[in-house]
Amino acid sequence: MTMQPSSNIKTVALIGAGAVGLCLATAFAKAGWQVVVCGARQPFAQIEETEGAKTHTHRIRHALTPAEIGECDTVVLAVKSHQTQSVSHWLQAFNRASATLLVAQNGLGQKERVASFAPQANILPVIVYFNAQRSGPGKVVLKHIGEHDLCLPDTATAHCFADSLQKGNMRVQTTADITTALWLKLLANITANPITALTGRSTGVMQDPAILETARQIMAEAVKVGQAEGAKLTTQHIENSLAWLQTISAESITSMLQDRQAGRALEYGALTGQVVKAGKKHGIETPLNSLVLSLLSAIHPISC
Ligand SMILES: NC(=O)C1=CN([C@@H]2O[C@H](COP(=O)(O)OP(=O)(O)OC[C@H]3O[C@@H](n4cnc5c(N)ncnc54)[C@H](OP(=O)(O)O)[C@@H]3O)[C@@H](O)[C@H]2O)C=CC1
Ligand SMILES: CC(C)(CO)C(=O)C(=O)O
Repeated sequence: MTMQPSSNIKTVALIGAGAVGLCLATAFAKAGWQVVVCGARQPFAQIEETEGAKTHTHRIRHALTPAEIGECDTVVLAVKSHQTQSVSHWLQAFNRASATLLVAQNGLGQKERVASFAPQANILPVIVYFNAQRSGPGKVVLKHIGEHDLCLPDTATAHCFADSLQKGNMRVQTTADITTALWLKLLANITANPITALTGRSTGVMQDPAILETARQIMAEAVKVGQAEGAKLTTQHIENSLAWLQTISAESITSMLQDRQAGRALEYGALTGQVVKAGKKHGIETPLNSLVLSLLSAIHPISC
């Protein structure tokens, strides 16, 4: 019997085996990649992804140290942005020009955050549009929202990964203007995430007329700041984002509300925090975002 040379099978390393990481790893596994999970705090033998009535399972391998990863040049980083420093030893293991790090984190500053640990690697932000919630170690429930699941920069390298993710049933778009795409997704995350986390309500809260108007005003501040930062945002994007948020099934739980319910630190520094910070830099007032930021930091003061 002839053995398949192992180099024909591509491997993706997953740093952050949570809601989003498990879904992206599943997509790579469906496209024929091997998955190695880096430093999981609660090990599991396989990923179980449930989408509607269907559950897909994929066996994975664990690496307890960077030395155990083996031959691999592709990484999905899906820890919360404020947890990036805590996985720096894994990122440093990929600090080479041949490695690509797909950074699946909401908010802004993906490249800068990761480049401080792996400056030589190719760092690609991945914008995530789906909703996901972990139901146990290695187990995740995926819900699609709108027309696309992921958005990557329009580069030759990114297209290779987009193809695999698409084979793995993700609906992927690419964009030549990643700055605008990141700010556009941010409009949803500086409203739905804090509003659900602060009220303790699922995304159905975004259908409340008074909440909708508040969200519109929070987004309006961010559009001005985003424009000053080079994003080609218009007021129409506000209405598009509000309409998109209405399409999320009402019982969905945002990533920030998941953290609030679990008593974990909240990811606001890379979201609302970035709007307030960039607003100060440009002399643009952001009173609503500053209010939201102060309320979130009163729940849990440490987040970057
Ligand atoms: N969930 C969603 O619907 C969406 C989330 N996003 C974004 O995706 C990113 C990831 O979020 P999400 O998947 O929800 O987050 P989760 O909290 O579900 O997953 C993060 C994972 O990282 C692990 N982790 C954190 N620190 C370490 C460490 N030092 N060593 C090993 N593992 C670690 C956590 O492990 P442990 O459980 O042990 O803490 C957890 O499994 C965020 O930026 C979020 O905003 C974007 C769109 C949708
Ligand atoms: C769009 C949304 C709200 C989907 O869950 C999200 O990005 C998040 O939960 O962080």
